[in-house]
Amino acid sequence: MAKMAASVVEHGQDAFKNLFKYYKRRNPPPDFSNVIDFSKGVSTDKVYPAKLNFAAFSERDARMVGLRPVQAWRAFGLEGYPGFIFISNPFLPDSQQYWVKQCLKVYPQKPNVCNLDMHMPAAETADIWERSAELIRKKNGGKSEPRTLLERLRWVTLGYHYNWDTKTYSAEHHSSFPADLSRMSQHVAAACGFPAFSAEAGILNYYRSDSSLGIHVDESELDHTMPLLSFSFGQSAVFLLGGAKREDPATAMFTHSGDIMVMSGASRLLYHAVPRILAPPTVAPTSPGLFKQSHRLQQDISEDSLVHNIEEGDWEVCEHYLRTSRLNVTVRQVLGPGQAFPSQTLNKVTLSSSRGSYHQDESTEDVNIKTKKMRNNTDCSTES
Ligand SMILES: O=C(O)CCC(=O)C(=O)O
Ligand SMILES: [Fe+2]
Repeated sequence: MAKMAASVVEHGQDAFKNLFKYYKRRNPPPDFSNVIDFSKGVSTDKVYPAKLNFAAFSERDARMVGLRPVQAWRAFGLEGYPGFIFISNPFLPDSQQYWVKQCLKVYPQKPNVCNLDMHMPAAETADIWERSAELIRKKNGGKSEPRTLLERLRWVTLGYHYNWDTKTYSAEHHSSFPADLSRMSQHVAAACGFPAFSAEAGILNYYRSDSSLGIHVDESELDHTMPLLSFSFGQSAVFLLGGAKREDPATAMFTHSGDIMVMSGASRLLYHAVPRILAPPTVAPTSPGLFKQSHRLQQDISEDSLVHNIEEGDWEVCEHYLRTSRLNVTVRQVLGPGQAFPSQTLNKVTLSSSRGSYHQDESTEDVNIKTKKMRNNTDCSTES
């Protein structure tokens, strides 16, 4: 294992699994020097500039969702992964804070679904933010302080709610997809050549400093011609991108706050994983620019802008939470144009194949048996 850093692309049946374990390891810590860092631009011969559609939407439309004009984005491709596009933080200064606040305060609200619903009465998960905000503000970092509901949040689903047991989506289990996130996703997809993309399902992952996400492929969507979009906020992480088979070797890259990954075309169904969050005390690149003194949006905000300044008190909670956490939002189109869900029986038989319950580790403290059972199916995500 010690040799891993010298040759990141290990071959052999357990290549991906070994790489996952290597970057997850705490003691001794891994060597991060071979992890691709797109914030440094074309830093290796595996990285090349990606072509975007500059005319996909106007500068004003971009600003309305907190994005820079497409011409200003730094987008990259990765040798050997056609259809994979990495956009290095295209957000306007400070506008990430709006999206962070949405992920922590707004999207966990009902009727959206979260991990806490699996083992708590609905009345208790109806107001996660309200029950947590004051307590988080008062925290002073002591280890014995009980964790708030917000700190126990692991995932939230939006739109067509992903069913972790059957690994399917269904027409019956659906709530309206947030308009702001839908608009932002459409813009990103259009810039990457998918103007018809429609945001229909979202999975939000809430990572603490010791969380990881096991090796998996996102194939439950019925339409794979549309891209999968992934937005990261907060602490940086190591992301592993593998091949079409679980055993294929993987490439390690950092994701920093504000980064967007687009998995499309031949890369839409590649295996991937998040072995490590780089929250303190790990000595590794941090996410610059997120924890500025001022959280006021620097650009003029027009009245119809979706992204607006957030209240000081709200940001205080978000900032506290993000000191040791990472948020990831994946946005998916589930159905192709004119496509409908097959009947339920057919749906189960044809789709429950290999996605697996890959989602993150949860400390035993807040796992009930049902959730734990689900997670026991995971590959690497339950290993420590
Ligand atoms: O957290 C990430 O970067 C990846 C999330 C992911 O792969 C998923 O939700 O399917
Ligand atoms: Fe995924």
